[in-house]
Amino acid sequence: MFKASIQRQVRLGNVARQFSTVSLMRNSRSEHLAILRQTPSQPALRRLAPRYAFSHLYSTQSASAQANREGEFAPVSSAPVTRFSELSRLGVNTRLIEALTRGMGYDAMTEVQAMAINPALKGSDMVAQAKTGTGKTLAFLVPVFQRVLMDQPDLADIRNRRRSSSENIRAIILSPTRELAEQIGVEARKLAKNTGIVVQTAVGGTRKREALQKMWREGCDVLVATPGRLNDLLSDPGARVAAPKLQAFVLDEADRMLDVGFSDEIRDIQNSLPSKNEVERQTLLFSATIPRDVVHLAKSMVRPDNFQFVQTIKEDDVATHERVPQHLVAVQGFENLFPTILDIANKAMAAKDSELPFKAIVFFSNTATVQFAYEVFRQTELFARGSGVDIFGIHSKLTQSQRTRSADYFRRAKSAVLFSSDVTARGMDFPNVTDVIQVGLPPDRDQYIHRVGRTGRAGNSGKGWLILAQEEVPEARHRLPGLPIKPNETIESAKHVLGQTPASPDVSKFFSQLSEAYSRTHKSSFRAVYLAFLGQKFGRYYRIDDAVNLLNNWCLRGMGWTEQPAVSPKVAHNRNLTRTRGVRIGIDVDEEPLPSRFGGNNDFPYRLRRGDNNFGGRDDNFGGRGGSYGGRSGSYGGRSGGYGGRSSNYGGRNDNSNRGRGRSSGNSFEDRFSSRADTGSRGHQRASF
Ligand SMILES: Nc1ncnc2c1ncn2[C@@H]1O[C@H](COP(=O)(O)OP(=O)(O)OP(=O)(O)O)[C@@H](O)[C@H]1O
Repeated sequence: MFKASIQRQVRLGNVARQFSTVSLMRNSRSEHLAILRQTPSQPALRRLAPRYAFSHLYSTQSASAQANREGEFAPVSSAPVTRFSELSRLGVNTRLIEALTRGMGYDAMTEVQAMAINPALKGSDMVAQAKTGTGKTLAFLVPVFQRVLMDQPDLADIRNRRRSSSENIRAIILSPTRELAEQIGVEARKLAKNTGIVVQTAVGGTRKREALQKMWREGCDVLVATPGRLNDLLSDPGARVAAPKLQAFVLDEADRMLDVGFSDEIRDIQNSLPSKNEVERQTLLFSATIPRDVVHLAKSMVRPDNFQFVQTIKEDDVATHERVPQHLVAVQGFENLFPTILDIANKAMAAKDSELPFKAIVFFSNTATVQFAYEVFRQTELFARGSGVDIFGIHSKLTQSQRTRSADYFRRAKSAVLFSSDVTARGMDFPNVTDVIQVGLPPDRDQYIHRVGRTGRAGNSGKGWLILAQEEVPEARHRLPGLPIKPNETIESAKHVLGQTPASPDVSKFFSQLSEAYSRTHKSSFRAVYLAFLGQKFGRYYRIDDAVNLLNNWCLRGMGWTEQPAVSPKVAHNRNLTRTRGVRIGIDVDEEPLPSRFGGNNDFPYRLRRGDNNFGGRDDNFGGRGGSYGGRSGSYGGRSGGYGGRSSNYGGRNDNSNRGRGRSSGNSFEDRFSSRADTGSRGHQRASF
């Protein structure tokens, strides 16, 4: 044991030395490259922290002391800081340290925090990639707040809070969804609590005027916003919102922010900000996934001669947590999808050994199915009012106040199910989510990873479920390589063939409860589901004919409809469905009123708007993204080609392997991080199921 301890100390000493080397990389480009060539291997640096833990990873002092004894490296202060209480060594203001340690109760930094905060405090731009739920928010908030305080030291005093102005914002943090922006805002306000820094949030879907009046009244030093609203504010002279001395610019979920859906807005925002030549600002990009195809965009954001790539995901590591077992349940047909959800929930609720009460997010890839599922499940016994399990729905077609309410209630609920589109897939930190259930093909590997990441956060355990029709499995294998997804055969409702195989009492109960619920749900809800499924992204291994067949069986066999929903001639023409077998072309006349129940508040806002064919069904709050699948899917081929050069900013892998891309590897900007940044489809990895 003693020997092991010594070995550990030595190792940590080496790690600390490497960290200090890395932190030197703020020099000129040539010095930077020279250092890069000397930088020791990356694996040791990655050992800076344990694989993933919030426990104290090692004592900085002991590492430094050990290193000093060995005379290996110079000053004690060059060792990285890994506890929040020690941040004063890097000059961090004591008010911030107090907020972190006393107010928020944090002690040891997580791996990404230790690796990002140290260099970011020295002013480096940064692209950082770490698994979901590992504390990236604080990893950027701490350096941003410190930078604001360095720029305006008087803001350390809470009495100076009133001096801020909305026309002199010092830091901007952008997030792709409104809920995530609000969540970051809450965290940022906790950090600002003992200081004069004023944090404001500006998100779409809320009253612009009210938000502006608040900003004018209270001022704003740090603004957390969604791109659309920020752009709107910056381009409106009457809004009196400006950032002429901007010190820090952060993109959370950076890969999404650099994706096509936001690129125009981000470009416009950047054009409204002061030139980097005139006002030196720090740019920080954070995400759990950084595919290759956003690398050139990231390049335009950071200073090539002064940036760090921080990555805590090991090269051959899975991008999801080891602690989250991921089950694939292949169902007989779409009519088995909902019974399988009930079955999984029922088992989880009955489990005696679980530490936490059942709390699940059920993800669908379109809003129509979220609404339909909510309508149906709320009528089942398991989730009925008074059952002890609350049920909520959230998607982008709700009003912002309904979205906020669903998110808040779910956050506070002990045992609950949230039916959700991808508006909550990224970044949302709902406490104690025990299960993430994904129904149907996830749009891509990254989205799968982010969704799974809603469980197993901050050291908790969790379970991931992927429920697919058998026909979808080959496509899922193609889309989800290299992830620890294992087939699960234990869910009886998945295998039951309606009217053919005998069913256990439980399975019969699930099917009959759902059948009852379907019959009480308005037909237009399922019609919207039908159209949305036909509008999803198909692939080489899953074609539209498969979907039509599965959907027709769902409504004819599973719901007892006499004919499948009609697809209007216009939509059929636009979508090239006129010759697809099983598609009924026509117009359904629907005289019943649309349902008006959502969240029990009689104001469910979902309406199919005129001309809204519900195709392009992705609902992740990204305006103008409806048609972006094509663009994105086009990049799969490129991404699956594998990895280019391996030289990384943390050195050690400049092996010129240049696989699959025909690009030269070396010390170019891209090589320094992009070769390691690919979490997308991995050509050399296979699916595990
Ligand atoms: N040093 C720490 N010690 C203990 N808990 C922490 C620490 N840092 C963050 N947390 C907690 O971990 C949880 C996840 O943090 P956060 O939301 O920042 O993760 P993330 O990496 O941004 O996740 P995602 O990739 O999903 O956006 C939060 O509940 C946060 O309070």
